[in-house]
Amino acid sequence: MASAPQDRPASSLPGERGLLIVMTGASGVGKGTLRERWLAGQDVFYSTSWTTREPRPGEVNGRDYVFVSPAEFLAKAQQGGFLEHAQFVGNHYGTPIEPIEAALDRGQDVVLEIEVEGAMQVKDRMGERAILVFIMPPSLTELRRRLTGRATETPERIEKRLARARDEIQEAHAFRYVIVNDDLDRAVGELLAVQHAERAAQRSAEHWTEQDREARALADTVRSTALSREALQRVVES
Ligand SMILES: Nc1nc2c(ncn2[C@@H]2O[C@H](COP(=O)(O)OP(=O)(O)O)[C@@H](O)[C@H]2O)c(=O)[nH]1
Ligand SMILES: Nc1ncnc2c1ncn2[C@@H]1O[C@H](COP(=O)(O)OP(=O)(O)O)[C@@H](O)[C@H]1O
Repeated sequence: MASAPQDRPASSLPGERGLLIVMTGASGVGKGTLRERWLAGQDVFYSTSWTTREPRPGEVNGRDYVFVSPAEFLAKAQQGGFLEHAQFVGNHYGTPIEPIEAALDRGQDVVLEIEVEGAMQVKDRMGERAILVFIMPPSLTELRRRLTGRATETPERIEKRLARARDEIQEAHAFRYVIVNDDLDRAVGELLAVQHAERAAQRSAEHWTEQDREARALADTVRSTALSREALQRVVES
């Protein structure tokens, strides 16, 4: 298997629009953990969502989320201010659209970290422009361990999030890429390869470098078409 390109993907060339990458997957699967490593040292626009849920200890308004009331959230939704928004276990979450479009226009790659329903809305609205990456747990047992270990949810909410995860995992083939978050470094390498390969895809293959071809080869190993239904079922039943 091709080794993960060690350099950070080149930023966009003048005149190129940035990539819109949507990282999605079950609550507790490790999206935030992966994103911090993946984007470290990169000039990528990471979208800060609006939510009506209460801040957790240590969360900062405007950094982790924009924390708003249901009335404020619904007013923005009615004004068409979200690229997507969804309800998740009793709270609203949404992606403000203006900062996304501004970042893409200046050629910056944009990363959204959102749940599956919102990711499908982005796919419907942006079509092939949206690069959807589904993060899969090695097993539901491990997902439960991570959610419990993180100690951010009540046992009741953990059960609700796990029940939703079972349904979300069944949707994995709706996404372009599926990355299993078992070994963190390997998963980050795959995210970098996907970003690099999708950047290279904006240029004709005859102009690809050896690193572009390496990234493409590694990214192809995590295309959702490479994931069998049986492998998917083993995660849900484990
Ligand atoms: N649709 C949508 N989902 C979001 C957004 N922001 C966060 N989420 C997702 O909402 C779910 C709950 O987020 P949160 O309460 O922070 O829990 P955590 O992600 O499990 O730590 C997670 O799957 C997030 O990825 C958003 O803007 N839109
Ligand atoms: N590959 C991994 N192996 C073991 N634990 C992990 C891994 N990735 C994340 N975790 C842990 O799982 C928990 C949930 O991770 P987090 O990034 O908060 O998930 P999400 O953002 O998808 O809700 C955290 O305690 C994190 O440290």
